Amino acid sequence: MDKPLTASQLQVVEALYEPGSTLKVIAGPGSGKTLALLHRIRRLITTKQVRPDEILVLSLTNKAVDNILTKLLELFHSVKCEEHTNEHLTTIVNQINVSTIHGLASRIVTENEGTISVIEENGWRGLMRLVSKDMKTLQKSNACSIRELQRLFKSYQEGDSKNRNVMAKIADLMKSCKVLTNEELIKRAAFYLDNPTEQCIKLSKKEAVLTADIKSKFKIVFIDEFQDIYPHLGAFLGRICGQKQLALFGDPNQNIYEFLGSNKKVIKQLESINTNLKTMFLHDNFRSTPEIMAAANDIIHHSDSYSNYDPVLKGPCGISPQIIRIPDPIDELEFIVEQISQLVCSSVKLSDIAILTRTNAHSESIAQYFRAYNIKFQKLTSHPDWLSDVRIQFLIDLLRLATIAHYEVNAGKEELEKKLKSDFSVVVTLSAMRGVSDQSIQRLYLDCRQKSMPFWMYLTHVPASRWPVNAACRQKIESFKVNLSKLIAGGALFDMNDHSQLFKHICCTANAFDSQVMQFKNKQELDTFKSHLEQMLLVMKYCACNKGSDSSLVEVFLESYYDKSGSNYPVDFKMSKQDEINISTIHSSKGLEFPVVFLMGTPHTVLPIESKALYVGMTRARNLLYLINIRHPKINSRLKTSTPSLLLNQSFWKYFCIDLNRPTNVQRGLSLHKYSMLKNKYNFSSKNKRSYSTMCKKIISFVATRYKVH
Ligand SMILES: Nc1ncnc2c1ncn2[C@@H]1O[C@H](COP(=O)(O)OP(=O)(O)OP(=O)(O)O)[C@@H](O)[C@H]1O
Repeated sequence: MDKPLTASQLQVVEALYEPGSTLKVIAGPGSGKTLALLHRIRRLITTKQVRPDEILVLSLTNKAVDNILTKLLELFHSVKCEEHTNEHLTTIVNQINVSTIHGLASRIVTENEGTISVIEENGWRGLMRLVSKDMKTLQKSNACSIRELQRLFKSYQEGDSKNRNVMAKIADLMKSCKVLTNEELIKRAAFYLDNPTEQCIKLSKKEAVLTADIKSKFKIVFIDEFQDIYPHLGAFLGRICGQKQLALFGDPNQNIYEFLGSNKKVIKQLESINTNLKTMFLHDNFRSTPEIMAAANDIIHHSDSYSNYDPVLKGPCGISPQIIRIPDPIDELEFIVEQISQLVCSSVKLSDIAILTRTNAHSESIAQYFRAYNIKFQKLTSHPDWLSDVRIQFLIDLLRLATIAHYEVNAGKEELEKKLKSDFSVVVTLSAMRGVSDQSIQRLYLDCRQKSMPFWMYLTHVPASRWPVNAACRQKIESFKVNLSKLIAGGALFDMNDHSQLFKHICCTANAFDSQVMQFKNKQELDTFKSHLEQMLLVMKYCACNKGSDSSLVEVFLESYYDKSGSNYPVDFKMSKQDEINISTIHSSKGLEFPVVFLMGTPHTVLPIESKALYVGMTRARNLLYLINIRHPKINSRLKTSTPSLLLNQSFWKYFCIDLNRPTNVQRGLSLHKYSMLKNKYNFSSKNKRSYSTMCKKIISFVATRYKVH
């Protein structure tokens, strides 16, 4: 963090703050764009050109936001300053608004409309159950996947007139339940920026502070990785950035979201917000070895003037990217663990390693393999993992339903009507119950619609004997209601201000529901759920510490969990990191770097990997890059023969340690000795190939227990 900046970085950092101007910084991977962005923020604050709370930094992924927040904190703390205590420096960083674009939109809509939610997997599943009969007729086949439903709904929103009736039914349902898709969220947020006070919240009686701040307080907006902005974000960003200084940081060669629509128009739109546009370039490369950069530059056709040269500032490491083809998927995984087991016997920590894939499904299959062998890993996702967990979504839906049930018992008529709009959580939680079939939910919901009643009111006011379902289902729903009433008994849920108490209460009660989502197939599933629960607890803790004394924790949590899900809470609130291998798609690894990267192609696809995705993946690596089963005209893969042991390459390990600022006491043959010792410890038998890979996994687990990540 205290590295001296180059002259071109300094130009970016020191450019004056001018309202109504745009600063566009274009630079290749590893050229220190992010570092320049962070230094610019610090300089603007320390020279008092703007206050921390006047700065808005936007990015597309939670991971990138986390990265910026963590590094900002490091940067502020790295410079000795007598004026400020450490605590004060943290407070300054926490005042800077760093957010994903969707997180910001969600906060704007929430403060203007009251609690909204963005539809997640569980929601689509619930919707699917409501419309499954109609979907079957549409599809003319029995099965329609949730993805297919999402796709059809998206095309309906874009004006496709096919399947109108069914899709309109879904849209109507979503509207009445205040649940939005991501695209709607962005549109709605743009609307409130245009009409700040009109709608402003008679409902929640709060002021739309953020909406107003965007118009009048924020002076400078940074957009990181601007090349990835996709079209539907254009209008929203246009409204945010007017009359401020706009700072765009990015690299057109790393645009890997072209499949979401051409973004050239959006970038032009952003550039035309201010008349005064200044473009700057950073040319140097601090990250990857010359060997890696030579291979990566070969992939991309550098036509732009800025990338005609990009001097690599590191010396050669002596090892070219390892290009390997292994047709069998199990052999492929075994090759990776074998390499990792050797690497960790040298100077590599598990957290130095990233395994990057083209698709989520491929990431998941590697994760499953690691899980089965107890190899520690974390999956990097653009959306936090815990929120995508259907069981967590079930708990959240249950809490939402509990608030409805609570208001039904305790609220006045007006408030009750407002709350009871949320049929959605009723449908979703009910449809997760065993013994409540799709048809029963459909019949019940139809009947309730005919009676023009909110669904929950229907279930509580219309006698069960009149429900159009069979006796067994009736009984299930009655016991569902009994369990729910335990959750809200005596107003306890709303009186809980302590996050661990609330957490325990919801987890224990959820257990009593006979729900099919809360079943676990194996221990791994249970462990994953536990780690997601920890994340949920952390967000609850944050809400508990920051809520006003007159608001209820459960409501504050429901209002803000989406926005606070991964990044938007103070940096020092995060859980300590473990030493774990990183598994990610190439898309989610954007902006990050790792000393060792395994870049995975898909062995059975004939289509080559897109050049830009390959370029982004390759340039995540600092020192060691494996290209496994990559199909691309510029990559000449060979069938895997035996790879020479890296463990003996003393000069490489010295280079590696110096690069990462680690002690360089790499003794000749020491890693190999350690590897042999561990092989003996785990009774390796050279005759049996599978025993070799089992041993590798044991070595990885053994080594992992000894490191703690700083
Ligand atoms: N002036 C400098 N001196 C030494 N190291 C630097 C300097 N500037 C940046 N670096 C280092 O180079 C690496 C890449 O920097 P950074 O992540 O900011 O690049 P980037 O341009 O944002 O890359 P990408 O486009 O891939 O996201 C980081 O490890 C950073 O600390």
